[in-house]
Amino acid sequence: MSKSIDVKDLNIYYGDFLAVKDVDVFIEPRSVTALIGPSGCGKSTFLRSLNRMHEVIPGAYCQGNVTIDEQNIYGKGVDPVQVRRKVGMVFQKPNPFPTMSIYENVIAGQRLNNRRMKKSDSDDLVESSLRGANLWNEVKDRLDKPGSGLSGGQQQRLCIARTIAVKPDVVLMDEPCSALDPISTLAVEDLIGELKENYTIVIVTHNMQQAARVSDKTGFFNIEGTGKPGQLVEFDDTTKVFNNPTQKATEDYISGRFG
Ligand SMILES: Nc1ncnc2c1ncn2[C@@H]1O[C@H](COP(=O)(O)OP(=O)(O)OP(=O)(O)O)[C@@H](O)[C@H]1O
Repeated sequence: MSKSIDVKDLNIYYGDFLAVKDVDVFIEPRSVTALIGPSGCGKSTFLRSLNRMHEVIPGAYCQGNVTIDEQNIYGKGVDPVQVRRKVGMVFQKPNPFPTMSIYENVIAGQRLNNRRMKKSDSDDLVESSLRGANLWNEVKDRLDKPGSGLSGGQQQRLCIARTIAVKPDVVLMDEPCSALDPISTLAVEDLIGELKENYTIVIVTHNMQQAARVSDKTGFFNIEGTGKPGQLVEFDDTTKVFNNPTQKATEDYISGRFG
């Protein structure tokens, strides 16, 4: 559980188009890192490169190294499916499997991995994952009901429970609260704070207050102009990035002067 992520000389392409250039960053275990920056600067692209989801798009590929748990996930012979098991992802829109019950949603990852489990073990896993996602008390009496019957915020926490049920080292989140109301957003933000005790978390957010509230480190991505690659121009403690950034572009973005 909870591993560092060491990114070296990472270039990320969509076919001929270099979308993100020369990223070098070290992300510590048991930390929350927020990625911020203007639209189109490559935050989501970079996030997806951390679990090899990027290359699912035809023609998309990466050059460089991403080392998680002493393994370069882009090394020869590395199985992307294994990587995605260790590096889970939560998306913008909650996406529980609509026809599955809450219970089945939580263990869907285990089923996909062909893990056979005793009923008592899967009961334990469902409970611990839902507790880990701060959802157990709200759903424990209706585990056999469809996941799609929950509120948006509950659905997102169900997706987080499903992600942590496979016991990943890293959890990636791409704007996990943008489809949620303020109360649900707070519930997910609280949860992020708790999850970092066990996981390394990287979150893309457009919400500056959210980045300031939940993260230990902040990375600011920027882009020089249309068609140019995005770059990680500043990465530091969140308090430093928000109060005393090194780059003028970071300050301008954070103070709302562009983006
Ligand atoms: N599937 C794709 N095929 C080709 N180019 C893409 C694809 N997805 C994204 N891009 C391009 O890659 C660049 C980075 O996009 P990305 O979505 O990573 O930015 P972002 O910072 O996450 O933006 P936003 O904040 O708007 O979500 C953009 O120029 C975008 O047009």
